[in-house]
Amino acid sequence: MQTDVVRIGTRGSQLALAQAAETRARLMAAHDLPEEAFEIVVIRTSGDRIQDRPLSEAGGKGLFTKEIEEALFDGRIDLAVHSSKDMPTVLPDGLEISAFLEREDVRDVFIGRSVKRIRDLPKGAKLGTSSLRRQALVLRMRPDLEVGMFRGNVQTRLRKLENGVAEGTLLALSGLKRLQMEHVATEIMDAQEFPPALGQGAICIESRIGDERIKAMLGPIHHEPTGTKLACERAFLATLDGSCRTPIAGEAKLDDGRLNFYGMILTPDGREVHEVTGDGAASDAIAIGRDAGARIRDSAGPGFFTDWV
Ligand SMILES: NCc1[nH]cc(CCC(=O)O)c1CC(=O)O
Repeated sequence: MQTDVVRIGTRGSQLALAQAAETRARLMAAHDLPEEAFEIVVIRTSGDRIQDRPLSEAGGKGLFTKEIEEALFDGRIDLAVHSSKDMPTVLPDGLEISAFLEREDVRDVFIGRSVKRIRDLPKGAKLGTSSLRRQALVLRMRPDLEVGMFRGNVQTRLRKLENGVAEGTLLALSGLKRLQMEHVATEIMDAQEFPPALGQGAICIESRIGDERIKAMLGPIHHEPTGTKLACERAFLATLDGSCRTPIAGEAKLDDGRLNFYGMILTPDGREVHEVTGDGAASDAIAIGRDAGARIRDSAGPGFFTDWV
């Protein structure tokens, strides 16, 4: 019987563990299975090990997925739970994203130490983030702020704030909600002014292509509208690929079978901003994302991706 246990691979951060537990709970409910039918296997990734520099410098995407994908290939795990935001647009041959769970709130939040809102920060105040997108968006609003590197899990970051290492930081509301910590947010950022990372708020599940047992398990927990939005967002990203040091933001929304996409690229100082919109039938999600990617590339011009990297 032991061999029937479904092994769920995940990183070991509290957020990752919460996401794995949520996936397990959905699988248990969908298939009327007990907790013992699943085993959560924690895998340490390079992204967890490297704490001293921005991930964009350490090689960017893939740092949170490589070791987990090796475990999928080895058969040590049967499925892997990821934050879609951390997933590269191209997966290794033999693996696929086989399900998306329903997307959480996509917005970012500000956590201020002594003020609640970014606009109330004193001139020149220090803000901690290691996300190039958040850096660019915040400098676009407040060019006077000093943005410094801030890595580590939510608890570490909050401790750094308490110790006065920075006056504030930015995090995904989805992650805080999954940790039942949304009360620490002091300002919820407007998704138009401060667009999220592509894929933010959506948990995805990766598995081996051709593993029919796992595919059948995941079918009932897949959330189709999230899958459609993410297909568009990932197509947009893939079109801009090769530029993982570019701040990129945006979101696909669904409204009655119509898909609306909004995308933005910025220079890291937030001074140059290019925007794009696209819309069409939900069934054309990938084409809408690709087309938006091609148009924003054109409007930014060939120098945009190379001038400041
Ligand atoms: N890079 C870390 C990471 N990957 C996904 C999330 C948020 C959770 C989500 O997107 O659902 C976070 C933390 C954060 O940005 O606050």
